[in-house]
Amino acid sequence: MAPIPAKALAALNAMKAIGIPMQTAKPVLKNLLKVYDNNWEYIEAENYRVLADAILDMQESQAMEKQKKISDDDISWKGKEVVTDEPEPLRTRARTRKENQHLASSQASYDVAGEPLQKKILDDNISRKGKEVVTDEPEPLRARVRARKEHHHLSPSNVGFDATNEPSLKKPKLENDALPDSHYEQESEGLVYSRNRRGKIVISMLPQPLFGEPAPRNLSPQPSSGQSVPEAVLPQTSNTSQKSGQALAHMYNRETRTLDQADEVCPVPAKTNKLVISQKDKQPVQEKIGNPILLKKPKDEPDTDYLQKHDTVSCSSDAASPTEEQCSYDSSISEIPLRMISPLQPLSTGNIDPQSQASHHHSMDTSATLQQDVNGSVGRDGQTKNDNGRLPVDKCQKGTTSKILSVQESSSFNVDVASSELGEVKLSFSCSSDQPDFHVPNLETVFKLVEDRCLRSYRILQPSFSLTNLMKEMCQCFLELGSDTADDRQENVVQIIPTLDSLKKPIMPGVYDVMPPNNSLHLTTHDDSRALDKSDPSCAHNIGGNDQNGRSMEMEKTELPESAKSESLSLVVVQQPQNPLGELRPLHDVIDISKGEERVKIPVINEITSDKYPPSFNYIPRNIVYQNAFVNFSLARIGDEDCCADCFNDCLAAPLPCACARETGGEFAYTLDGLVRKEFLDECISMYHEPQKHHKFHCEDCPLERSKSEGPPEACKGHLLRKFIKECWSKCGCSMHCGNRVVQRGITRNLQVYLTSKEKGWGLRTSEKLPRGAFVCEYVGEILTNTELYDRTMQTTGNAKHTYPVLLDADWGAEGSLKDEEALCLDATFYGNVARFINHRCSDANMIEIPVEVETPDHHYYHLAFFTTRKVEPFEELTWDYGIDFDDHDHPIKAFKCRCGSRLCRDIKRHSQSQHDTSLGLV
Ligand SMILES: C[S@@+](CC[C@H](N)C(=O)[O-])C[C@H]1O[C@@H](n2cnc3c(N)ncnc32)[C@H](O)[C@@H]1O
Repeated sequence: MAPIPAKALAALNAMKAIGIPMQTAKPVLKNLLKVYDNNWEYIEAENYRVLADAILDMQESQAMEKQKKISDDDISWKGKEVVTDEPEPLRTRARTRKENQHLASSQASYDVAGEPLQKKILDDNISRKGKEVVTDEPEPLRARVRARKEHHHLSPSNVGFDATNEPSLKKPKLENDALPDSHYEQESEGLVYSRNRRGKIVISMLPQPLFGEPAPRNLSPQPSSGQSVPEAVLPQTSNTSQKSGQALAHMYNRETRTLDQADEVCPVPAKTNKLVISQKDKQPVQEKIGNPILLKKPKDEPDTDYLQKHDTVSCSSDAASPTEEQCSYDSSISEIPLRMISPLQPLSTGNIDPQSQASHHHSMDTSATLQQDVNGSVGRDGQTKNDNGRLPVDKCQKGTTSKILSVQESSSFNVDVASSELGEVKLSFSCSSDQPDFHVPNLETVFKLVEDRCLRSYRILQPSFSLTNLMKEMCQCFLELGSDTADDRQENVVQIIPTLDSLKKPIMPGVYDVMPPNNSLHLTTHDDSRALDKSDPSCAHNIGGNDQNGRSMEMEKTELPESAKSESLSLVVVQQPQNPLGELRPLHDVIDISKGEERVKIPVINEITSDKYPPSFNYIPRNIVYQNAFVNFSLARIGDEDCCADCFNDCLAAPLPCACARETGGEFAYTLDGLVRKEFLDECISMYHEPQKHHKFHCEDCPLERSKSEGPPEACKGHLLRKFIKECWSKCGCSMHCGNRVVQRGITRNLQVYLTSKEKGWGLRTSEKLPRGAFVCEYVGEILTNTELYDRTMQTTGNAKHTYPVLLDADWGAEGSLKDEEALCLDATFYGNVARFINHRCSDANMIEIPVEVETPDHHYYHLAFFTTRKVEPFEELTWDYGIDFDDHDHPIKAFKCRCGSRLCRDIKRHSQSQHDTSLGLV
């Protein structure tokens, strides 16, 4: 067997790392290589995102196909069908493509020989397949290619795939398949999913206790006066889905049990807005009953005795005209009703007029569903819509008030919320399809698809992400917010971070909720969704400690029951903090400190203590001018000699280096693998190790010295003239995937901010193996003039600790005398990225900072990018040499006592001196 090429192996390994077996990934990779003409750039981009997408698409299609097959087999009554080979999602995508074709086709793609690539591929396919325009490429891949192409056409500035060289493939011939209608109800972890003939889908969600047993109030709603509600006896079981459904289970059980017995289909009165399909009879009953909403298929529950005795719904077996009159409903034992309002009603929360409640009490009990489908075609029987096409706000059962809320997201998707004051809440999603051939997919498959999409589209990178948990979270948030008093909500609450169960599971153990100093942390539990406060001794304990600045702080954490911890959800509610400059200090998201600003999530890991967290700052992925710094990004300033306007696609793949390689001696600084070339890196490293060998220049009028306003400026202490990397930019003709664009694509490696064990505070580490010369991140912060930095430092001396600011002085020597606004530095103290956590290591740090020119041809402003100086193992700390002169006591930023641990530590002298002084009693 031929060995797998290294690139292919890397791709397969990357897939393996996210749980995709090699044998699954291999054929897809092969296909992709074919589609992309063996251009690895696309495949490797974004950690093989295209490949992962294609595999997921393939799996999705297979699952759909399987489901469709099951459906087909299941429906014994189906008539003649026109079935295509192509699975449903593909057909749907093809339709979308058809609609968007003008976009895709408006982009000409050419191969190296200048032949339109799109045409070439099509021709190839046509010749292979005869007249029919069909490609060998699996549909999902083509869809993905097109989607990317369209995306880029619409937003060319996006970092993504090159729109100019991707094959755009003609859409396959579409066929309508006329699947018979089917009615399914599925349940998964408290979610009920159903669909009617016209494609209306209803997903109902039972609020799910997230940890421990549900609160008693949810288990057995108390009867309001005049009511006699038998107490529901529900089984105590460890099954999550059973537990989670208990809040409303009595209602469902009651109804479904009856319907089981009746073995019929009928509309169910107002409380559930559902219609039940008989388990035994899978007749297409909706043919007979119009357009009802379906109720989940009942599950046998152990508490059947109770339900059998107390069921109050009975349905006529004649489903020909399923009006509420055909069902009798015993109002005398009805539970507290849930209100379901029309999705078209405005988003509101309110109490129902008691008079209206009283007067409509009876009709409420016997009324039919309140839910309206998205087309307004289903309403409460006998009820007319108001002028807006909305269902009138309905009345509530006497003695109860119900909160009602509805969110209309779009014309085809609705979220309905029904709640009673007893804390029962029902959230339903409904959506409609106008596809005549719509069939009901398996709920598990739907979840899988959504999860896959979330993983792909929303930068949720945890493969353990689960939609069910997301929905649980939604329920929980609803309950949390619904339980807060208005005052609670407004008082000093700056941010609420729901930490999803699944996302909370750290990549490494020890991810803690992180928050800034002097704020209160409240963790709430599902069964008591109050934000727990300090004054409640039953639920809080002090885990206070000292913050970074030595100030004492307190946090209150809820003691969660052991059983609850694994499934707990936490909301972190904090007081709005202020930094020394009076600016807002946001809370960190421990799942991703970048708050989604980077292409990868960067978690915060604390494996050491529970009372420390990184100092608060505003995460920014790119530098921002603070005030006076002169940073001029303009196309007009880039001469033709400073860009490669004639280049195409990937400059590194071109036979000759383009103009952009001139800065680095006619050879690009990067290799085809995106690493800094060895010779270039060696030279940069040697500059740091042996600065005396390299040119150091001394300004006549040093902006740094000048910025120190006190006294006459001192003589320049010298600046190292450093080597620059120049990347291609907007004025260049190449694509965003050009190998000479590395830093501008941002962080792609998996990094973690973590608490170091060596008294250096927080640090940065990689969670993956890094090769030598790999780009890690750039130092991002506020762009300040040196005067601004000096002033800032003076203002905050003694109080706030600055991170170590960096001078952008790499080319000062070539610039002559610099004006104040041209002599710049970066300060990441208040605004910065992960680089602000990189600790110093003397001399043998595993990263080096290299100046990178991207947007500006002059070198007043540039990017400072960190590259590895050697291979770095997973979970090794990433360090760089700040270049500190530990003997320079005049430096505006006081040097710290170095604990880098390097045998080359430049602070060792000082250490030994201080030890010596101590032993002599001098200090
Ligand atoms: C850019 S910050 C690095 C992140 C910092 N450790 C934190 O917790 O935010 C620089 C500060 O980290 C600390 N630090 C960095 N390297 C260190 C070292 N080798 N030894 C001791 N402290 C260090 C010093 O307090 C320094 O002022």
